[in-house]
Amino acid sequence: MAVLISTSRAMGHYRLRLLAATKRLTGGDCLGAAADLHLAAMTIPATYAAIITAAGRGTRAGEGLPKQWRGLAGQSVLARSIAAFSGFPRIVVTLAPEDMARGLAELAGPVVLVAGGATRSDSVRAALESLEGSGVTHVLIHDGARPLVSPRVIDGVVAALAAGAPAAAPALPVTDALWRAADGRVTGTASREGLFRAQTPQGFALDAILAAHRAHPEGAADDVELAIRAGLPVTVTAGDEDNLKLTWPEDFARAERILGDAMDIRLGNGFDVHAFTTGDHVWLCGVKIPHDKALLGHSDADVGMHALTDAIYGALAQGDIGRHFPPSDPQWKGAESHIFLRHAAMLARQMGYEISNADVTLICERPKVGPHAGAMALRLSEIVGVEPDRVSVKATTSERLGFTGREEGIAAIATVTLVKG
Ligand SMILES: Nc1ccn([C@@H]2O[C@H](COP(=O)(O)OP(=O)(O)OP(=O)(O)O)[C@@H](O)[C@H]2O)c(=O)n1
Ligand SMILES: C[C@](O)(CO)[C@H](O)COP(=O)(O)O
Repeated sequence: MAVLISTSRAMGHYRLRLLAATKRLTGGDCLGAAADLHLAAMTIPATYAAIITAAGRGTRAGEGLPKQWRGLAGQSVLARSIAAFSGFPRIVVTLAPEDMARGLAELAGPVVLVAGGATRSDSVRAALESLEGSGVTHVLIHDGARPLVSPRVIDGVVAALAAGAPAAAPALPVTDALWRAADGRVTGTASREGLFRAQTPQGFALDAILAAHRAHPEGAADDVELAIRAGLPVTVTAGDEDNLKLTWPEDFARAERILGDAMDIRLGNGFDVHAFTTGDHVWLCGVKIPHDKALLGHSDADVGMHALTDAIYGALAQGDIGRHFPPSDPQWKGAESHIFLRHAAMLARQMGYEISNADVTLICERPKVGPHAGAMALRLSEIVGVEPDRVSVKATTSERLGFTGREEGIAAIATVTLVKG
């Protein structure tokens, strides 16, 4: 299925600013010497198209939105990847069927959306097939999860194709020593001679790469691998250390650093109170403590967890628990409060922040918190996904003064630090 957003676009002028060093790669071997391509300026031919793959689920990147939809210095990852190819006359984006509505709403510009498949190869094949018979002669296939691709890297691939290569792709030579290891121990070494780290965009003559995909429906990690299986010679062009693929949660922080974002530190505070009612236990910071009363609330009334949740929302300037989980909504009646805290922590990550530390103070005469404080800090650290030594839970009485002193309820205050960059 192809969803056409728009067909009108001005033909972009695309300047080659580099002297691209190229090498020819066949069947994994690097052959031939570097050849400088001296190209002063060039327009992307009207028969070239870019395919941006974005139908994956980003499972390795952690909880939250699939990585291509997350924000990176104020713009979504996918929007950045697409923008890098804005000089191309035609851009096809593969999306998971369930992401189509988001794609239509969020992706600006003249892009065609194509439903991807179960694997990257399936998605690419669907995009290639959508271009069959369209007059497109060459495609550059790029991971939507590589938003920092530079014009220099794209130029290198285009230049190699324009010079007649049927296939070309950027890569970086392996510079570190290579080891084998098992169970945390080095068991041997391997030669790095002739090894390269593959990047995208990978460029091809459309007919050749479509035939390679059809001949190898079993798929592969990337399109160069399929091209090689089909016997196509592949030219290696200059890769770039900054052209990282966002794969793991920490890759986002690295990408933000590369984008030059200054470090952003945010503090948030939260305060909550719950009244006592009849019962035989209370939930405090995720730990069930036997008591001669219970805390009254719409949810499980975990006052400490609520204060911490609000501290995170506060640091993000994203309101409070009530905004995200309205007490008027019956589905949150009796809800376990870790649902709220997890949501706040996930929102922080989606907005590019790490939780640096959190500090919760419970204010009550009874139950005695001290014996449980360690378990509480551990539970909170598990829920927000930080090391236990970054979370503190402590308690104080109010010297028998006020509502906490009269044992009418428990209050909690929390402070959190969020760091981006
Ligand atoms: N069925 C798929 C799987 C992946 N991709 C895209 O291919 C690129 C590279 O794949 P990868 O980093 O493996 O992405 P995911 O499959 O999303 O990640 P993970 O394996 O962690 O789930 C990503 O832009 C991804 O969206 C795709 O279009 N269709
Ligand atoms: C295509 C690719 O980005 C080349 O490096 C890579 O093979 C795809 O990602 P994965 O992490 O191997 O799934």
